[in-house]
Amino acid sequence: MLMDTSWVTASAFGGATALFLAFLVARRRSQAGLPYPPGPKPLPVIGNALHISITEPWLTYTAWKKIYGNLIRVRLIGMDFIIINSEKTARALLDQRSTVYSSRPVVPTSKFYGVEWNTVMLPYGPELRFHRKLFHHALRADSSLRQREIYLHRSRALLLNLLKDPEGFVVHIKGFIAAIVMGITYGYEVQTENDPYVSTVAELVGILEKGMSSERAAILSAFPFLTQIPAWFPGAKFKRDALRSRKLAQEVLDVPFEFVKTGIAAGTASQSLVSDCLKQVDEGGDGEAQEFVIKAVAATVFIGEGHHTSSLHRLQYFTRHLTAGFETSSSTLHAFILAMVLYPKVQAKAQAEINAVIGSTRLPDFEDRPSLPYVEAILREMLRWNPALPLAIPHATSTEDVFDGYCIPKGACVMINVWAMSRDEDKYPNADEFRPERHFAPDGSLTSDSLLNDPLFGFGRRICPGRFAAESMLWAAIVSILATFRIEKAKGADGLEIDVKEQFTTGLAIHPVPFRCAFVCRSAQKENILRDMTG
Ligand code: HEM
Repeated sequence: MLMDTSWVTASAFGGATALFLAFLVARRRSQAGLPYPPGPKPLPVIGNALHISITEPWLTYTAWKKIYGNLIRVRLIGMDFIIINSEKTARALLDQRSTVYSSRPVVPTSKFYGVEWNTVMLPYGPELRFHRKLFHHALRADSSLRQREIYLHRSRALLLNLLKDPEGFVVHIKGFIAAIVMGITYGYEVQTENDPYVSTVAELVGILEKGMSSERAAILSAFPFLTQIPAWFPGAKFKRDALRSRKLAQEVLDVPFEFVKTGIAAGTASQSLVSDCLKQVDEGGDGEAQEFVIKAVAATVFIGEGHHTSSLHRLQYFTRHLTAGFETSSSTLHAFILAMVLYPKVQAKAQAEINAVIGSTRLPDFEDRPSLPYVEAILREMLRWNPALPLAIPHATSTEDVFDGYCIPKGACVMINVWAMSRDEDKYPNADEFRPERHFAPDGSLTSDSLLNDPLFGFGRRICPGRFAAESMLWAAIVSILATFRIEKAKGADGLEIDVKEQFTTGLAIHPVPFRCAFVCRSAQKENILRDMTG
């Protein structure tokens, strides 16, 4: 509870009044006299909240594509939402008019909880440009080439974990991503159990998930004085949580950063995003301010993950994406395992390709990648089949715009419906099916579509800066797993196969619903290679 019920009632009344006034204003046509994009008629105060699936809004928006088209306007909590359902429209707006479409919706509680520095939430401006410059420097394509050793090294560790404890595969996948993300960001080796940094991040995210809910944000925005009441005040747990969150956020910023600085001074630091960025510091500039940006950029990559859904999804959506690189990548790998269990013929075809190219006496590495087109097609297909962020991350307009005769209001929250794009039946017939063959041209070569340019990594000036790292680490993991294990349905105590369903969690970043499976080592030779690695 944010406060005693009387506070909440008063707040809710005030909030409702404000929303009603916002609704009256919103009913007007645009200043230019142009209509807004089509969409379902909003109800007073709550707008279209009741029309949208709470748990899977992308399905509602995809269904509306048939009725309203590729550009839809929705009203929610007193705000304009513009839904983009096609890649062509997204490119026309977010890529080609990026001066208008590169900001983010404001999250009023981010400062109160001490995470306003997170790149994902920054509005477009000089600070964001500086963050992006550092990201570009550390994560651009040729940096990802340098990091390949880390991806392979960590993939081998993942194989060993799967061999020793196949049941715990989800934990091992998360450990694999966490180790890579911490390795490329800080050159830090995550401890397999009870890593202090990972524990701090987990506690912080736990508070943020509750604290930055949309309902709480709406109340705190309507009554900002609530943020000033003392922490000891009865019912003010939210204030105590915020103080704790600010302390943890500071630790998340400082502790691993100081680890790198100490390593640099001692000459022991490995190459990492932070050590690279520190080399870029402008000696003549404000050193402290520059260091703060480096800390913020680094902490953005691995701040945590969220699991909750929200009735009014806009604000919690950001809590979920406070984590830039972690949840997206682990969700994608989890879905790969599911696809391999459900589509054994696809798995067998990939393994035949790997056998033919690599044989069985060694494990694959990046030099083999061009010779393994079917594995490449699996990578593309797993990102399409289960887009980890089905609504990407919302953009916001900085000025009013006119497109196709419609007015797009200033400050609108622009949602990219990646799900609709991945289910485009003209481009992907039987789109729900996992079929890597769809990524081959009739002459048998891979299509020219570039994964790095895929809608699932976003658009324009906010496109995912971690996409080079993501596609390389995911490739390293899937090719290593395919080369080593047959992934099968697990058997129950009665010896019968346990059924696995093609089901995903609802919520705004999607994961497969937990399922059991078996990892059977493909040969004694492979098992020996793995066991030799431990020795
Ligand atoms: C499968 C893996 C991944 C997927 C699907 C993914 C997807 C996305 C998407 C859709 C966005 C928003 C783009 C937009 O607003 O138009 C984004 C932003 C971002 N991603 Fe990723 N991402 C992945 C992995 C990573 C990794 C590994 C990192 C870092 C190492 C990373 C760092 C970031 C950052 C910092 C942003 C915020 C950029 C900004 O707001 O300007 N991502 N990502």
